[in-house]
Amino acid sequence: MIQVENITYQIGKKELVKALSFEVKSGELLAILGANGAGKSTLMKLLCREISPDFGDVKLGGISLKKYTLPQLAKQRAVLSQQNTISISFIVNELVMMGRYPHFEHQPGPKDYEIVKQVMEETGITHLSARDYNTLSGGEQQRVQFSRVLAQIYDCPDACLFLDEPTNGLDLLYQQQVMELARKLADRGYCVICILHDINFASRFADQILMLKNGRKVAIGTPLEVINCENIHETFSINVKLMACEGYNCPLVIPATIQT
Ligand SMILES: Nc1ncnc2c1ncn2[C@@H]1O[C@H](COP(=O)(O)OP(=O)(O)OP(=O)(O)O)[C@@H](O)[C@H]1O
Repeated sequence: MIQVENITYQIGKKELVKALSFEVKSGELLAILGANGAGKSTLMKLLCREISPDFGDVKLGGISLKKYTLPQLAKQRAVLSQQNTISISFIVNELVMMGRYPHFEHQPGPKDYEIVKQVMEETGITHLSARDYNTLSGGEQQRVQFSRVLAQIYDCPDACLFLDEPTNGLDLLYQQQVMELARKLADRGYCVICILHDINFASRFADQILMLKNGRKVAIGTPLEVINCENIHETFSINVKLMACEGYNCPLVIPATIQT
């Protein structure tokens, strides 16, 4: 479980994240929505301790992030960030094995090899295992990075998984598969926090949605509670139409006119 207690983060006089409080329980998927520059990635960096808040605190399993050593943190949370460029050449299964580095000293053990194999099966990249990472397409690289991150916490089922735009560069089928996998991981007990640009994906897969604007909270709640024309207009400065769709428990969002 992750608890965010009144955090503020500023650079100079600019507040990138302002007075945010919320909680995500184990087994829940939180989607973070907001316009470009709203502060989503900054918030995610605060949640995984890449940076520290100027005010307030973030707790993981009831303990302040500040108290974790780096090896402890590496077993409790894994992060899929947006930039995944690698300058050195790596074979795909070596790269996925990097996710296991926090779990062994010198050489991977049988359990690490087994986890890498299972993760690659689960993410559907087994056929890429012997390929050079740098020769893969952008979408294939994204799925390999997702596998590395999943390998890191595969045997820590109450850990946190942070995904910064995990569907970036993926075709429709793989977007759906990544979101189904994120949902499955939450159902297994992980606490999953995911930055998304697609409101309909957020509604479909998240337990809670946090809508951000200029680092501040516009709304947080279940998709049914927060997905409405007013909140979307405030968050994205765009008018939308909501449409009921059979099989969906939340209306589909369709852009209408751009606010000038
Ligand atoms: N190190 C920094 N110095 C100055 N400004 C920064 C710094 N890091 C981020 N910002 C600014 O903070 C704001 C929030 O950035 P952030 O990357 O968190 O936005 P975001 O919501 O993730 O955007 P996007 O959807 O475009 O990825 C932006 O205006 C950005 O330019």
